[in-house]
Amino acid sequence: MMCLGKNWDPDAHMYTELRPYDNSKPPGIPEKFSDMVKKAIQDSNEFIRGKNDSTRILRAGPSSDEGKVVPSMSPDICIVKFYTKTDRHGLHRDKDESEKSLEKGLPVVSFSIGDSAEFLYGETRAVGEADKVILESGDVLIYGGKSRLILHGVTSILPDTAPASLMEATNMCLGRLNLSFRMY
Ligand SMILES: O=C(O)CCC(=O)C(=O)O
Ligand SMILES: [Fe+2]
Repeated sequence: MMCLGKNWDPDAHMYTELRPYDNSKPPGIPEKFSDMVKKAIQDSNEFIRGKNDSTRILRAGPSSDEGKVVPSMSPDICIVKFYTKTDRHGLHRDKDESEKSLEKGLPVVSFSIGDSAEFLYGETRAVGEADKVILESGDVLIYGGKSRLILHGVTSILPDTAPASLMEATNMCLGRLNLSFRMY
């Protein structure tokens, strides 16, 4: 795991400005990445609006977000994880961001690259009751608004499912890369 923006300590469940192992500030989030996050949020709102009568969409977040289901945000944290074919990530909630960010339901925007993953999400810790989706390379998963504190996790990596074109172009290691952006 590595972080951009702020450093996340998974054991202490907190963010710090400096990384404890070298006392350095993590690299910043490249502007291109922030633009991709904002575009993904915009696209998701347009997608939802297209599927709904816009007068029935609930308000979420500050007034400038009126009519949007997913509030906009400017990410200041990116957690980068690499999964080998045997790695998992147990059911958890992303709840270490600021109270204000969580209250507003500012979304987590998560990009998947490489091998596909079986991703579970639900309201309870009962794995059998959770919903499941396969996240493929290039998928963007967004959870914000009322779903911001949803339980979620990765139960398996599907080996050798990364697109051949990606592997040829990038020469990336076999496995799955996940970049999840948030705003503290
Ligand atoms: O790898 C994923 O898709 C999930 C990552 C995640 O839940 C997290 O970084 O908090
Ligand atoms: Fe998470």
